[in-house]
Amino acid sequence: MEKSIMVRDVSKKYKLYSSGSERIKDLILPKSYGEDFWALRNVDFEAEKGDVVGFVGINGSGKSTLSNIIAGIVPETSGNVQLDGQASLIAVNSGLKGDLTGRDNIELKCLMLGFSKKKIKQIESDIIEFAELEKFIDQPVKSYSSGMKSRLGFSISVTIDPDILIIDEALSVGDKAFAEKSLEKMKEFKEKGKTMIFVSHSISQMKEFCEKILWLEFGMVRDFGTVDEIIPKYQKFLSSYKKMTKEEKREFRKAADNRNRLNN
Ligand SMILES: Nc1ncnc2c1ncn2[C@@H]1O[C@H](COP(=O)(O)OP(=O)(O)OP(=O)(O)O)[C@@H](O)[C@H]1O
Repeated sequence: MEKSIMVRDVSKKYKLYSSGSERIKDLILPKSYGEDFWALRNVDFEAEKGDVVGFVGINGSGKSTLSNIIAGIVPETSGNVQLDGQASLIAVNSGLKGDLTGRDNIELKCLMLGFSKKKIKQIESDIIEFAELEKFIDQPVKSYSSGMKSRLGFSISVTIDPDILIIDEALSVGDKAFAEKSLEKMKEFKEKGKTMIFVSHSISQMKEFCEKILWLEFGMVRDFGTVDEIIPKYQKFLSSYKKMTKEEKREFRKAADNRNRLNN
């Protein structure tokens, strides 16, 4: 099988600051300020061409960070990512410039991907139509509702026809009719044999759509396998996690953070 996404030993460190002044001191003084926080630790993961992989995990487990790293939007701290082809990320607000109009955002994104002016003119009307933004397309994006921004982002990303499509919770914003239309579009992509990553808290969407699941927990891979194998385990974990008291959840997180500090 042809590999489409290869994530090798990827870690991502953020700095956490207790105040704005600590952040500034860290920038300008030689001494290091703030606390290191590892959003991802030693993540290994591969997708074959045509795989549809769902990322699951409780809040803060690193799903968006990994999606952004694969899409090339956020740099990894260590490790590396290799892709076979062009990836495009769909996320709420991702990559849209608020001061520009919807139409200018379409042009900008397409120019950055190396499309000619002629090609952009050809696909522009498809993007606007799919996004249902006809009247608003020449208004600045900062005046759009979150649903409108998400529709525009989704429409650009699917119309430019990338090899790898990464969808991060984009369907959770906006109305049901658009979410259904988007799911249809994603099914078309799946039929065309594109590689896709799908980040969602909706287990039913995961089951409907994905073949494989990567389960992240506090920045580490807890499990990876087929939907049938991983989803029942994840659901079992979720129901016991939800029953934990606040204190137990804190302890659970603390134990992971300690492992995190020891491992790095
Ligand atoms: N720019 C940043 N600076 C500092 N910490 C960050 C930054 N971005 C993410 N984090 C932290 O990294 C961790 C992983 O975040 P991420 O958004 O990837 O998780 P997630 O699994 O997508 O969460 P959710 O399901 O809530 O969207 C979180 O603890 C988050 O607070």
